[in-house]
Parts: sequence; structure tokens; C-alpha cells
Amino acid sequence: MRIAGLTHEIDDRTLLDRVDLEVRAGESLAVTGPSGSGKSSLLSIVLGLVPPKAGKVVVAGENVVGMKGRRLSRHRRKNIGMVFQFGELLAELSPVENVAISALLDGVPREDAYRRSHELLAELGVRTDGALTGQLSGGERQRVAVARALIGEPALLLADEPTGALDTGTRDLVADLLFDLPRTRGCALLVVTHDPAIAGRADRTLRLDSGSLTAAP
Ligand SMILES: Nc1ncnc2c1ncn2[C@@H]1O[C@H](COP(=O)(O)OP(=O)(O)OP(=O)(O)O)[C@@H](O)[C@H]1O
Repeated sequence: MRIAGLTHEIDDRTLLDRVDLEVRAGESLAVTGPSGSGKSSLLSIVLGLVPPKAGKVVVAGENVVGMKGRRLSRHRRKNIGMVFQFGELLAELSPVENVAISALLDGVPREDAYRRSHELLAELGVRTDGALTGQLSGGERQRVAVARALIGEPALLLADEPTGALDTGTRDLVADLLFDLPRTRGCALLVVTHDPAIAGRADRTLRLDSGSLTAAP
């Protein structure tokens, strides 16, 4: 993913001021910064959910800025996986169903979607013994969320405070898993987080403050 000259304003506040950024395949990047500095807004722009004032966001060779409708949703489904702080899973479905849904919506035949979902969950160490997602521990749920983000084999994986809702031990297990993915799957990983212990695991860390991204100490 390559971001160039990205500018975004909210209520006369410049959250991103001509920001440039690149995350390559196989690489991880963490963005930290104070609350309200615009970290989540940055991810929303990369997802094409929020239009910036200016600039480009190129994912898998295509500029997301200005992309709309079906073309945008197809592009997002094909190229980007997203992990949220609270997983955003459907509690009343099984983990296998939560992960398969993403592929089914993408037109993958049912049998393939379920097989792939089983395989991914097994690889990520989540039990698929019939328990509902709502019955799993926080760490297991986050691993299901990671599997869901990965099922479309995205070139870019985004994560917003992916371990923010976990206790320290579980946080480390999920972080181990997450930061292994660029190496094991060849994707680019962009994580936004407050947590220095998480940011410190990325190949590079940048800090967003007053519109600018600078190398974090
Ligand atoms: N849809 C919106 N309408 C108005 N203001 C918004 C909107 N989305 C975000 N903001 C504001 O933009 C600023 C940046 O928010 P954002 O969530 O991107 O920051 P953040 O760095 O991710 O913060 P945190 O670390 O607390 O999650 C905040 O002041 C927020 O209130």
C-alpha cells in the first residue's frame, strides 16, 4: 500500500497534512499517536469509507480515493482484510460460520468457503468443536477475527487496536499471531494502536500527531 499527499480535515482540524506512507508486502507498520489524532480515520480512508480532502491511497495497484459503489466494495473484499478492537463478530454463529460468511459474500461456493474456514481456524489454533463464537474467550474471538480478515487472502491487512480488549497474556499471544502474518502470508500489515508493547513488534513505527507522521522514538 502506498499513500501520497493524503490530507484530511474534520471541523477545521487537519488530521492528516499531506501524509506519505508506504507498507510493502511482507512488512508490518504500526501507527501510534494521541487519542483523537486521526489513527482510525486513516484506516477509514484506506478502506474507502471516508473521502479525504486530497491525496492518493494505492492498494494492489489501484487508487481507493474516489472509488465508489460496487467497484469499491469489490476492491475492498478482494484486497483488504480488517481486524477491529472488539472483533465485530456475530456471537450467535459458530467461528466457522463467522469466517466463511466473508468468503460466501464474495461468491465462493459454500463447500469451499467452509473448508477454507475450517483450515484457517485450525492453523490459527481456534477450536471448531461446535461452540458458538459468543462462548469463546476474548483471545479466541480475536483469532477468529484474524481468520475472517485472512480468508480472502488480502494483500493488505489493517488492524485497529486489535488487542485493546485483551488481558496482557492473551494480548501477547494474539500479537505473536498478527505480526507473524506478513512473513507467513506475504501480506502488508498496518496496525494502529496506543499500546507501545504492540507497536514495538512492528518492523517500523510511526507517530501521528498534529497532522504529521514522524518516526517514533
Ligand atoms: N464522523 C466523524 N464526524 C465528526 N468528527 C469525527 C468523525 N470521525 C472522527 N471524528 C473526530 O476526528 C478526530 C480523530 O478521530 P479518530 O477516531 O480518527 O482518532 P484516533 O487517533 O483513532 O483516536 P483514538 O486513539 O482515541 O481511537 C477526533 O477528534 C474525532 O472526534
